[in-house]
Amino acid sequence: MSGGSGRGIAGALRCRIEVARGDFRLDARFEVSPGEIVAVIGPNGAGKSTLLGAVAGTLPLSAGRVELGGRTLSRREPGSPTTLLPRSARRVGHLDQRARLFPHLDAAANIAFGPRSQRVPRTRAVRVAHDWLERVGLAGRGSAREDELSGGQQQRVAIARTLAADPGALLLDEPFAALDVSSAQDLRRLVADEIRRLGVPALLVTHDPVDLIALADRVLVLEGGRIAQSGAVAEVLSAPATGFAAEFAGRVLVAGVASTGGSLRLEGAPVDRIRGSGPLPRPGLTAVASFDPTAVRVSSHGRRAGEAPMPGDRGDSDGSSTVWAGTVSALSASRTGVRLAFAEWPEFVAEVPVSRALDPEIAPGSRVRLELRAADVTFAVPLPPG
Ligand SMILES: Nc1ncnc2c1ncn2[C@@H]1O[C@H](COP(=O)(O)OP(=O)(O)OP(=O)(O)O)[C@@H](O)[C@H]1O
Repeated sequence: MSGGSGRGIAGALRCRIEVARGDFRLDARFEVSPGEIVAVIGPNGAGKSTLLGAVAGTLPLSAGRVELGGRTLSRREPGSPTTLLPRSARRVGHLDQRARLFPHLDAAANIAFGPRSQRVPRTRAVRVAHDWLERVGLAGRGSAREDELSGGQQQRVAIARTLAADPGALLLDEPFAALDVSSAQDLRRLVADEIRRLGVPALLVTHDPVDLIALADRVLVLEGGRIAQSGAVAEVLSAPATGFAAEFAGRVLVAGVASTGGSLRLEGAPVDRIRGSGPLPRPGLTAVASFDPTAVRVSSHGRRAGEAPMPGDRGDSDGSSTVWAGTVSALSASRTGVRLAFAEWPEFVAEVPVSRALDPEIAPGSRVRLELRAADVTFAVPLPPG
């Protein structure tokens, strides 16, 4: 039995989705298990809202199928009748940034709305609403209306209202983005606990790394309407395969070609190859390496640009690290320190603490020794397009 009106229909969400919107094409296949939270991240315009709309059934499929617990919610395939179950039968719950409570109803009536529209008798629906109020930390506030509740409290009611309607799947579209840090933290825990307790599959669109870390089991990286990378959260954040995923994870990404001996061959860089760990494809195939820019060891080279070369200038890569020389071209502020850019390698960035950036030895124009340990570099293989 679920925690809503008691007609739980938990099962896996299986999607094969093609949607055309003007020139834009979304083409994605994925599955979400009962009780699993899968985050969807991607740059603006990547198709995240389109994906949610297609799963919810509010945007028509050009082709494909959305299946929940073995029931087909929508389908459009050659040779098969086009299917779109009515909204009430799809049972897909939705939460976004704004609570959007019914202003003319109090909190309890907002929560009872779903069970009531599923013909649950009034006394039972009221009991369900009060159980949910207690579960979301609002016991005794059932008669409060929207304008008597804080933003965090309204979102608690919205969570209760969505879950009390006994959804078979949940779509979460940045539901914590408008909340203060402490309310967001509480509500993340509440939502995660309820999703796992009820065993509903959930898709979470977010731009916030904390949502991934605190909530999600897996992540899909959506770019240009396609899934560019997918995997466990820790795996994608520690070995991102695309520039967007790397930026999201706070890592620097460099592209190259797989080489022998656990290294990536680079073009247009002051080092021939970079050492690292993780999966590499067959030698000769495209792969990427990423690293935390604070892991780069920046030390004084002791000489100005243009002076005679020394070992390391050309780039040495032994089994445990890659060492080369670079000319600092610019300093810029980051959230946690100061980023250094280099004249010889525009893709590459190192980061040092603010106090370290005061050192004249790393001022723009300085020649510095750079070292990156193989243990701090992870490889990944981007999914081929199409
Ligand atoms: N109403 C529309 N009509 C036609 N094309 C649209 C419409 N809405 C969005 N698109 C196109 O669909 C693509 C995907 O948009 P979508 O809103 O799904 O992206 P998103 O990843 O959710 O972006 P954001 O992070 O900015 O919300 C966009 O490139 C846009 O050009």
